[in-house]
Amino acid sequence: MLYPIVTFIGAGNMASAIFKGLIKQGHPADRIRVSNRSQGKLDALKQEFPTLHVSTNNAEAVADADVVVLAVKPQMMEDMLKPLTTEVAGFDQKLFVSVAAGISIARLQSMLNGAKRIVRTMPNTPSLIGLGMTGLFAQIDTSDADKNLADSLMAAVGKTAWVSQEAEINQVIAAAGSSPAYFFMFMNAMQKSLEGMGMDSQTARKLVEQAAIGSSQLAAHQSDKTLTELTQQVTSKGGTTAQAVATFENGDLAGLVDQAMQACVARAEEMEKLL
Ligand SMILES: NC(=O)C1=CN([C@@H]2O[C@H](COP(=O)(O)OP(=O)(O)OC[C@H]3O[C@@H](n4cnc5c(N)ncnc54)[C@H](O)[C@@H]3O)[C@@H](O)[C@H]2O)C=CC1
Ligand SMILES: O=C(O)[C@@H]1CCC=N1
Repeated sequence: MLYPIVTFIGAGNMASAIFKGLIKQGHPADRIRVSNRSQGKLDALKQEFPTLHVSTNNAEAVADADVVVLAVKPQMMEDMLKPLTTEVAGFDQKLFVSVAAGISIARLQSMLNGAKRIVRTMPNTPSLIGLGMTGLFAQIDTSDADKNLADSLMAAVGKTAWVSQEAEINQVIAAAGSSPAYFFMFMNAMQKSLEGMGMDSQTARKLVEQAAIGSSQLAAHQSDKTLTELTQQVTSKGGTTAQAVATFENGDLAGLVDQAMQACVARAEEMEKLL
């Protein structure tokens, strides 16, 4: 099988999670190009993956790409793309996969000088270990071949879900793109609480980490049960869990989570207007 040449513009947290995940899954490093503004990250990548093509010159990095993954911060996107639309022959014919929050396909199309082959995605950093979750959207006239290619890249590093309305990508951000941060915060709060009770941090981290892995795996294995049912399985009447659950309910954990998700979506919508 001949793997497509994939260029990542931006070697930050998200891009690294995807291309390192792809390499782990067997995508040859010499069919991946990574460009970044600063050299430091590229030197480290070259050490880790000697056959990876790295460059600080975006035009050079995209020249022979089949797929260009746009992975700079949303605020940088326009300035990053502008020179490429004139410097790179046939640039607007390539397949673009954007991972940026808050930039619509229409906006990308205008930044890309009318390019038509665009898939908008919202991945997350667990892609690094093959456990990513990516939402994807493409306009109705996008070919199945392009959709399949974008899907196969993201499916190599996790699960994929296509949404039928572009607005739903902002819900994917709240549910998957941003949500690893929520889970880490929850775990961190548990760890800190244990440390406050006197436990050493290594043991506290191990307990919290393994309980989180076990719980998420159990939910995935027993997807026929609702999350409420799984909660009830743990909660003995008059027991310990019931006290913790009541504390969360009294503090309106669900309301707070809803507020956070709504704030996330609202910010994505605001960015779409600003950028
Ligand atoms: N971090 C995350 O969990 C997720 C991030 N995203 C999206 O991924 C994109 C990147 O975010 P992060 O990886 O978190 O940011 P980051 O700041 O870690 O990475 C961005 C990289 O782009 C490089 N860069 C900036 N301007 C450039 C230019 N003109 N040419 C080449 N490289 C340039 C920077 O040097 C940096 O290494 C954003 O659009 C964000 O919305 C999407 C899903 C999840
Ligand atoms: O915080 C952000 O804007 C990006 C998008 C999803 C995760 N990180």
